[in-house]
Amino acid sequence: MVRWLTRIIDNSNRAGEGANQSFQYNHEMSLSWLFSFIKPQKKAILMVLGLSLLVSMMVLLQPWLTKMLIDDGLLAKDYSVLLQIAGAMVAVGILNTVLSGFNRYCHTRLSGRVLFALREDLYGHLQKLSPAFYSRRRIGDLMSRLDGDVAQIQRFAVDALFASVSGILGLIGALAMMLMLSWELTLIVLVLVPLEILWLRWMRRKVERHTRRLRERSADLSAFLVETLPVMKFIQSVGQESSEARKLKGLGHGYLDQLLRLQVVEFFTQAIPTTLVSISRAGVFLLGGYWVIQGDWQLGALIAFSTYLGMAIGPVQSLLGLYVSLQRMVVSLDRVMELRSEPVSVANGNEVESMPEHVGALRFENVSFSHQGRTQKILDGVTFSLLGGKKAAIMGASGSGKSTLIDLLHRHYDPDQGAIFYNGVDLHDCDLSELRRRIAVVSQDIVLFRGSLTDNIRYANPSASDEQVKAAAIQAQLGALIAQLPEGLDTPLGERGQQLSGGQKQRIAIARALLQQPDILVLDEATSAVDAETEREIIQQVDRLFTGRTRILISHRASTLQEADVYLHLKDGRIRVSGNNDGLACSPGDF
Ligand SMILES: Nc1ncnc2c1ncn2[C@@H]1O[C@H](COP(=O)(O)OP(=O)(O)OP(=O)(O)O)[C@@H](O)[C@H]1O
Repeated sequence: MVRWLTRIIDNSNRAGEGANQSFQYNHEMSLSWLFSFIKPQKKAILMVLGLSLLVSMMVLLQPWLTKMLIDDGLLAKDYSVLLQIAGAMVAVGILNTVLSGFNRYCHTRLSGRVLFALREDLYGHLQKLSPAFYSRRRIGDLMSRLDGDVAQIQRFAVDALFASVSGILGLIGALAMMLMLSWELTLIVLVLVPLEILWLRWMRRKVERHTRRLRERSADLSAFLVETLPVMKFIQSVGQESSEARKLKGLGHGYLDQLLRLQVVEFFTQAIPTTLVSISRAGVFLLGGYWVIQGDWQLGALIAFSTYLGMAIGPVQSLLGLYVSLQRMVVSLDRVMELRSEPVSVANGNEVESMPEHVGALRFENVSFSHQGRTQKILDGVTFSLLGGKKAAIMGASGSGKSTLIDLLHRHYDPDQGAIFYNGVDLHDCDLSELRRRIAVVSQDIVLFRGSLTDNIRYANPSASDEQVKAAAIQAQLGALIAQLPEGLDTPLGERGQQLSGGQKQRIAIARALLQQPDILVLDEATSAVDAETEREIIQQVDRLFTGRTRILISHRASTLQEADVYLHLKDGRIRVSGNNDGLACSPGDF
């Protein structure tokens, strides 16, 4: 199946060479990835296929019953036959309705399972990608791929599978019935199929090109909304509402324009086959009607034949239409595979669990790093050691690389050169989630989610009890805020905590880190938004609670950095170490 589809796609892409295609992936690999989500659903698929077969048989029975009703009941003037056939029609109708309803339910459940499995896999991959990836990509575009493109693939993978199976079943059944009624008329219909295939082969490249552009326009729209809605306050403050409204209007026009173009292309793609069908239907009525007038054929047979013709045309058209939707799916599959193939730059290790807790010793050994797309080295041969349980202050001008150093420690990036050791173990060998549990970072960008204050504090340690959450909140100086909130710790914070002050958000982040009970606590400008008095109290609390554990403070305020054991001065990618020598270790052997 995968090979067969790959051949169809690759043939069509060869025909489409020269088209503006941004990404081309190995389609066999992409389809194998896709089918890995369908394979586990084998039982459900067989069930739906079985039900589709039964429904198709019920549908095929109806015209035959009509033929018998006309020829053996009405025209033969036999009322008892009429009654029996009418009863059979009702029974077949009811059975058909029940089976169709059950089939639709099973189909929706199967479709949903495949859709969510695809999306979860892609989301799981995105969870492993570094901040460098997210700084390059538009969130709206990622959303459009996770949402629209994944749904498009699922629609093809599941719906097309059933459409083709039930189409083939319906077609075979209808053709068999037509052949039984008149092979000459059946031939008239069959002549048209190759013509329709030729037409669709010619149109598919256009469909693919326009679909790709429409998906891109849709991503532009999502990106615009995702970027502007969260910063509406700023847009209002600088009076740019009308300019943003104009941008939205432009994007809307661009989308509609492309949608209409695709509609026109799809209209012509479908219109020619539809016209050919009308011609064949007229031919059948002219010839079949002539036979009925001559007395060579029965009226019921002509009516049944034309009904079966309608039934055969439907599947032919939907099978040919599938060819077009395959092109749409390929566009989405390429867009999704582009994300799925994004390399995970930080590989997982597994050693950290065997190390003793609460040591928190660090060593940077000749570490150099530059951000992707930047030529300048942010860190250039940085070497220093920090004994566990000490308090270090990192100082340096804005942009000197302080946060980057912490990102390397948290393995959001890996050094271009050199190595970082945690308790004597190279970070490459550490289990990532365990490493990040043991090193808590409270950064300048505070992340708050919808949910209560408790939910937010508990985020990094979901198993913490209510008492532990409360204690962490009090230690982070949140007592006054809790007293103000109508439901205390259970008060919902709203979208991204917009109703809170900068200092309150920082204290929630500190409470979250305290609850995590890390070996190393990093406060990266974490108290910049609180007043000097509160900051002093928070730092004192942290020093008290984390006595014996490593603390790293980054701040532009001298008062925050007072009483550190070690001072690390970052300048021009180099580090200068000063301070109390007790905090320094000379080599990994000293840990
Ligand atoms: N994802 C990124 N891609 C490219 N460059 C980056 C990225 N993140 C940071 N930089 C650059 O790296 C340099 C160091 O940034 P970093 O945030 O580490 O500085 P910092 O010392 O923490 O600054 P501040 O005190 O202002 O917070 C800056 O020049 C910044 O522009």
